[in-house]
Amino acid sequence: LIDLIKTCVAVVFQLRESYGNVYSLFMGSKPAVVINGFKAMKEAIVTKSTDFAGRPQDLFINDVTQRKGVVMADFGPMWREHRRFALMTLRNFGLGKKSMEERILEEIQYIIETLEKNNNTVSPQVMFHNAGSNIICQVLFGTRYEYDDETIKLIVRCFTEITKMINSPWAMLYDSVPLIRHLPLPFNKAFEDMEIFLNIARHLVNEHKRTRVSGEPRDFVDCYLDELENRDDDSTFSEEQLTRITFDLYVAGTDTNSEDVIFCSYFFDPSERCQHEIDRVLVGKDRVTFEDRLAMPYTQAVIHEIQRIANTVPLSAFHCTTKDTELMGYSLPKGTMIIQNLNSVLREEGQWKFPHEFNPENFLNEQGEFIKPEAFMPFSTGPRMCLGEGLARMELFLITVILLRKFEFIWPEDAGEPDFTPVFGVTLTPKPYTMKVRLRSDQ
Ligand code: HEM
Repeated sequence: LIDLIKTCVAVVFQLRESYGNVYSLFMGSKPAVVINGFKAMKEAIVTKSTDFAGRPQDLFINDVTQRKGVVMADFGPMWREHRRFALMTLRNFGLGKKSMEERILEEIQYIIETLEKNNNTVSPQVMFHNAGSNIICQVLFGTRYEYDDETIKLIVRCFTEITKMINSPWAMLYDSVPLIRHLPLPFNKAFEDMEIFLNIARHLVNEHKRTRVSGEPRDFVDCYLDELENRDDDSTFSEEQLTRITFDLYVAGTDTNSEDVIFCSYFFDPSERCQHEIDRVLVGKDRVTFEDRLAMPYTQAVIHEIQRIANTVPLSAFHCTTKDTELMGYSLPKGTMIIQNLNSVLREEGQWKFPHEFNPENFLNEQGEFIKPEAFMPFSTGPRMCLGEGLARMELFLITVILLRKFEFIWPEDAGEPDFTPVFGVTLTPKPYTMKVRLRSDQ
């Protein structure tokens, strides 16, 4: 399966060499147009933004998500209202007394405890996956789970299996041969897993309904219930939509988390230079804040460069044209499936000083100040751009700085060369690996 997906992604990348920045291909039986390079991406996703802001509605994933939530919802009032609400709520002021930053800092304490306990080796992927999952659970449900909690294990199992199935040949078969959709075939597992997740979410929502105080939200679910109270009956807000949006935010917020990728970078040289910068800026301070990033241009550049190279969501989420439109002189009818090749922009010659190598200088000007080129779009761009960018940025910065300040991460001598071959899913992640960890001697 991984080989099949890997081949598809590789083919999308290579076809650009032969066919240019805009070309079409068939995904199973469905035609799609692939957009490559900054110029074409900007014309489509930014300049003609709403023309390209739909989502395909006739895929396996749409039946699994029932065209609800926000990620796969089509361009229209339901998507627009929920996107606006989620963005507002994820900004600090929407989440009650405890700020987003505090929620992240609390979870980092658990990471530190785990690292101190295991004062030897650690599997960054497992640990950071759990931490990412807990941060989003804190935001959504105001609760965190022990790393071996049965509920969290069940949630993770469900969504891992759903994403696996969405990327499998079974999904392609489901899309191409409608007649088989009611047969008892393996793709039904994704519908069952979705139901299990929704039942957990329904249970948590009911608990919130029992314990909430109207107008004093503790978390995302409370904010949504407040909103529901104030809306008319014909609004797009509903309890069903609440459970769907929690699924979307949970999946989008956990699977894309690239903290683990940061650890790959420790084999590149800059971690020591980051540590010097961090030590200098934080001298005499107990606590790191997100604000401190403004005084850490090099660390910021390293984090951004890791994201550029790691490129965790290489083909974004599929878009769809909302009306007949044009791109770079080609006519595209309404309903055309659109694939954004983000990788082609993140490594495009002419956009980067060092497009093909890992080099934080890509984000530094001659004065050593942090700059963000327009072609930096791992979160995509335009009206459908990732709505968790703020949360992801904060997590990446705080986790990197706090851990680098306290620990050294060492590749075990007996483990051979690190294998950077990425594993393809909806996202790209490095192959599983373990590292040695020890407290920094000078801390
Ligand atoms: C490093 C971490 C992340 C990366 C690289 C990433 C990347 C992306 C990308 C490429 C898209 C598709 C945008 C498009 O279709 O044009 C997306 C969509 C989305 N992401 Fe993220 N994401 C990250 C973290 C998060 C987090 C933490 C959350 C949740 C809080 C989140 C929530 C969403 C949602 C809800 C959408 C759908 C937006 C819409 O359709 O309007 N993401 N993300």
